[in-house]
Amino acid sequence: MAAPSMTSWADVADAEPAPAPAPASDGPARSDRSSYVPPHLRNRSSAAPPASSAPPPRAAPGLLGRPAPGVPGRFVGGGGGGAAPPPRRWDREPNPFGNDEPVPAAEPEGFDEHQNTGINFDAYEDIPVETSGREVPPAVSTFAEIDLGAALNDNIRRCKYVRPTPVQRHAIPISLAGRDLMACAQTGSGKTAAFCFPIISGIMRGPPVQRPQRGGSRTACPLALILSPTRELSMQIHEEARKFSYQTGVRVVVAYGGAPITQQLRDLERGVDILVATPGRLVDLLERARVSLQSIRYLALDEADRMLDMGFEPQVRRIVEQMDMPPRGVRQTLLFSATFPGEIQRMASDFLENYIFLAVGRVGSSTELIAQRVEFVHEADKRSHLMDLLHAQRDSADHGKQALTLVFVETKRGADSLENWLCTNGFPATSIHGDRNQQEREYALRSFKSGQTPILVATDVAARGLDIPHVAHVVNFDLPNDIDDYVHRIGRTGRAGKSGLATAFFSDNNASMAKSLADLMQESNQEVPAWLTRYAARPSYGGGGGGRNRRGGGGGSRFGGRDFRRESSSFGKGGDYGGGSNGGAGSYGGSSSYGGGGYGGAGAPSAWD
Ligand SMILES: Nc1ncnc2c1ncn2[C@@H]1O[C@H](COP(=O)(O)OP(=O)(O)OP(=O)(O)O)[C@@H](O)[C@H]1O
Repeated sequence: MAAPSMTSWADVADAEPAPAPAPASDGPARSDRSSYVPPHLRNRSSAAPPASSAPPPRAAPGLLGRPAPGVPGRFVGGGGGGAAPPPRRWDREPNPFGNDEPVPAAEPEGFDEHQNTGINFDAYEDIPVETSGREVPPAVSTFAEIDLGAALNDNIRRCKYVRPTPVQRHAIPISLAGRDLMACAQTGSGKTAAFCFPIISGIMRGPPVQRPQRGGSRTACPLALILSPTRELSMQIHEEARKFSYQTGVRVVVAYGGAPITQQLRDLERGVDILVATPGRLVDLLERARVSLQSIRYLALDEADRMLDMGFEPQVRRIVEQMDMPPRGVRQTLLFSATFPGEIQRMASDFLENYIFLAVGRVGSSTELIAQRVEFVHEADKRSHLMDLLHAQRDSADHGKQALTLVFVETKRGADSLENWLCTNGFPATSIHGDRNQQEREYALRSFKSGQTPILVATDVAARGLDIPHVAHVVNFDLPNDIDDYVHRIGRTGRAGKSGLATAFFSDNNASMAKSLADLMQESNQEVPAWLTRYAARPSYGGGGGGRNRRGGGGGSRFGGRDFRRESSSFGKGGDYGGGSNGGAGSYGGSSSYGGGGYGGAGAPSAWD
């Protein structure tokens, strides 16, 4: 990957002298705050125009991420000669990569990226992609084609990302063009970077704005807000975003419940450009007037369908619509998930303006990289069956080492009880669920990741977004009641082009899931056991459209893989929403591609209707 010749303005000589060192951590944070200079102001001369407190108008499509016209020097490159630039505030930033290695050089032609990154890009080559919306910006094939700025490019190299994943190829140019986006792409396909890169780049290069001092000087006014449903996922996004924004001058802060608020307040007072948060803690901070959303330019919802389902929707609406956040059309809104049921798409469209819908892969489906097995197990036999699986796994492993195995159960009590039983029977296990305190949850996750306790028993709190390397096996000890939850759970393995295994224990209690499970497995080219097909065909067991799933709701397409606007009256008339697909007519809309109607074209009957 060739580094773009242009250098990010945020990356070059900072005209301002470095502020005084930060006081000790228990010192008054106010003095920190007074020295905080937002990234877009860090390179300004004193003759800069007066700052505005109003949110800036949306950049015209095509302008974000590119040098602002008429602002020469914005991207002043190195060179220039003369004295060495003064130290920058972020020169002292702790290195989130945990090493002091120099930035890896751009990779030579013919470089074996699979060996380097562990991502199997061949697995993504034929992936169907569908976009709809007006004037969709073209996709890119390499990071070099998009000028994200030198500092961000360095971090992409430090992450060892050689090529953008398919969702990144499409979503990054769309976001850089200033467009709202609803993006669906399979689990483990790199959605986090797809929304973080444009946000970081946009903040580095966006128009200068001085954040208002609303509610007193202790109110933090971030420029971007990333909401996610769980504490652990927020922490993970924060860690990733810190890597991506290392030495860009963009400051990322995280706020989530269950952890002492004082430290988070201190972090906020030191200045924040991107706030990653769970909704509950954010509402708390807003009510205390310690955060104002007045300056928000970017709003991203990760696991957007979860954020807008019954549990979270009221809180999210409150944050987005009833506080001081600039309205849609003024801010830029990015929604990402691996699943996007039609009814949730409709609800989500309230937050979006003239948006582009992007579907990468068989949306709502699972990647073929995950081998799915389903076994009929009576409730009473589940434990011994699990024991057999774990023994077999251990026996086939190198030096009898247990591979990382994530076991999903329905209830918190069930998680505790299974954890105890496994430990008693010689299998080192830990658990994560909502009744454990935050310290215990974090400890459990660390202990699992490190392999100290290679079995993690979890409720759905660990189903979404968590990127744990080397999870070899996901066991659905209890199947969820919703097929989308199943997709997210099994997506904890088989990530970033790697293969994985998922085993589901199916009992009589799961009869209503039979059809959706059989269909999903078929969509993902998995072998469906004959007994499951027979179960699925029984009208009372899902053959008649039963089972709790939200996929049919209005999307009219199987697995919610299509833009719900296509089904609505305005869509398609006079080419309103345009759209395209790289998979040809058969990819999404054909009658045969995905078996029995596949995704269902516009107007085609869907199995989920
Ligand atoms: N361009 C890239 N090259 C190599 N690896 C990448 C690239 N982009 C992302 N990754 C890696 O892929 C893994 C999965 O990424 P990420 O967690 O963003 O997936 P996701 O699509 O958000 O998954 P989920 O739907 O489960 O939330 C991460 O380990 C990430 O570092």
